[in-house]
Amino acid sequence: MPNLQLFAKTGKKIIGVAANYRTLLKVLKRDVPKEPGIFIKPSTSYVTEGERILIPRDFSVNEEVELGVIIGKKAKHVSREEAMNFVGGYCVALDMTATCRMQEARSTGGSWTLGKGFDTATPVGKLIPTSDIPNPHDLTLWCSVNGTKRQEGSTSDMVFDIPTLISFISKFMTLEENDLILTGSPPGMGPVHKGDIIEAGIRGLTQIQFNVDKEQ
Ligand SMILES: O=C([O-])CC(=O)C(=O)O
Ligand SMILES: [Mg+2]
Repeated sequence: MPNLQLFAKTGKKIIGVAANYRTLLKVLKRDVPKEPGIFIKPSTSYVTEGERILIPRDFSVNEEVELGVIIGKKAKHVSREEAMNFVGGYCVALDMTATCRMQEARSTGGSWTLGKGFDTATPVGKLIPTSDIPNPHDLTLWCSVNGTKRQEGSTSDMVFDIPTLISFISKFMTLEENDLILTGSPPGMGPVHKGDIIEAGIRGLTQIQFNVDKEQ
């Protein structure tokens, strides 16, 4: 088994889940979806601690704090019951999102690819072993920008839990070792700007910090 600590350097896929928190759906005044909304971010969007988030010129970008699930071994047509055996670890992640592109994509039915997939759109922390998280559905995610709290939510608020996500995705796409599933964001996300410091974490477990810069 390759070193899962290097999940962000191995070029595997990143799968995002859209609007997976009941509290977020309430804020957005949207119905609970019937199946998970899945999108892909390229592995070139990874940044690890010590690297900065670089907002592309003319982009407006929001932060979204999320629980990342790192796949431990190849998964295809996995049932809900066996899905947790395919989890290799967890991480705290930011699903950086270019709201300018998303608004356009939503109104025209266009693609989310640039809005979710630009370089530095996936900052991640270190792998957390599964033994450190006996229950991933009872974690508090939080995020602050320049010391002001923006986001806080419990993973118990997810519409589709981790076994459901793994089972659903693996019906259509082979999940491979070191793939990352971003399980969705609690509400409170907002714009970030050059010079901002984003801190985020899983309460009592781990914390990350990223500086924001903007392309000249
Ligand atoms: O940004 C969005 O519209 C969807 C998303 O990734 C989330 O809810 O976490
Ligand atoms: Mg997200």
